[in-house]
Amino acid sequence: MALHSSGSLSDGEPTIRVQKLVETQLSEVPSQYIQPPDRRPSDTNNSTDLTIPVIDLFGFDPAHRQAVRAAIARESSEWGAFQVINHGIPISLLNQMRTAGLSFFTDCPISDKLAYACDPKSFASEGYGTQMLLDKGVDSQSSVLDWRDYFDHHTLPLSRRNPSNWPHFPSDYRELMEQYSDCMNLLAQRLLALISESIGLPSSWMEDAITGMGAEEGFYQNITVSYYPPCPQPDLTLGLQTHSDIGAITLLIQDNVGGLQVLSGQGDWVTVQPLSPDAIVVILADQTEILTNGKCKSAEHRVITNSSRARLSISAFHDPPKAVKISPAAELSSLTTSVLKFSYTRFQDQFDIEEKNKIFATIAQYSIFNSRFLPIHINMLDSLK
Ligand SMILES: O=C(O)CCC(=O)C(=O)O
Ligand SMILES: [Fe+2]
Repeated sequence: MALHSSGSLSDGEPTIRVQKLVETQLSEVPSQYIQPPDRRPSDTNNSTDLTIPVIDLFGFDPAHRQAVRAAIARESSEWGAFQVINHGIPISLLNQMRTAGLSFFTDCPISDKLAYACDPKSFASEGYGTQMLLDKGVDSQSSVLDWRDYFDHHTLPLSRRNPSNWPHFPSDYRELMEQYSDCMNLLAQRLLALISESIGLPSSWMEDAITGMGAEEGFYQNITVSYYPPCPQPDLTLGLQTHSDIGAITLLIQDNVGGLQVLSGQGDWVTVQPLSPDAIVVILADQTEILTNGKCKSAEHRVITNSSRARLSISAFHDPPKAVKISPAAELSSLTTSVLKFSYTRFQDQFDIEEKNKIFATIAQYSIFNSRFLPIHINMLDSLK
């Protein structure tokens, strides 16, 4: 069941934006946004003592490379998520992106925003939306809605990039997004080189494996600007439900509100503290866990809401092109165990929602049904360990 634009329940897709709902000054959230008890922030373990690690990249200075590699190796296996500083991306660009993203949500009339509405029926459609594709076949518990609106941009490869699909407001939005996309792409490449080295593989190994050796295309990159309006009942809701990212590596910036949480190895939810305006959050994703045969962890994360302040984040997802076959580095089987933990998957198949039952039956050992796009999270990686 989903919210209709009228706000009533229907079998249609949720088209009402959370920001619009909040404007009605509601004191209780509609039932579709209420999480089942075991998923509510108030009923899960929250740790106030832990923080996710911060890694100084020293501007990729070769003199510090060995120490940086060691830190990356440790935190990739322990957390699968960390913040980086001194990463080489100008802080002015990060600030301009936050300002432009926020301006679209707060200064643009709803009618202008709706001109960019994504198609809720089409998978990973570009544009302004509120709920990434809902699977009608799942149980009602799983179809709880996120307290979030977003704008998703198809940014790379260049053949997918069409800035005229992006907001025209503020006036520098499109140009900034192109610049930001290129900078994030470069940072993803540089981080993957460090990750490769940190597990004893040649620098280019991860990037080659993700993009398909020699492929001209490079990463599939999507950039999502997420806007989480204040919520009257933060204990009952989630801005974004628990999930791991489906691709290889996610680079994220946030404002100073806070709300992103990462699940620790001990099962506690740990808030990613807004550190400084130039910190970038690195979240390792499912394909990286597979490629490294489990040496790097795909971090489970979620977003909690609060009652007083809207929150903005910008995620740059770097995924394999659809036809690339992902399998663990053979070299790693001797380094870790005598057997590989995972066999292979083709990234393309994970997108084939209609066919998911067939996929689960035919892709040996590993498949994922990921809540970045779907409302429930079944992390097959966990069940295979
Ligand atoms: O808003 C955030 O901090 C997290 C966003 C996220 O996890 C996602 O879009 O996959
Ligand atoms: Fe995510």
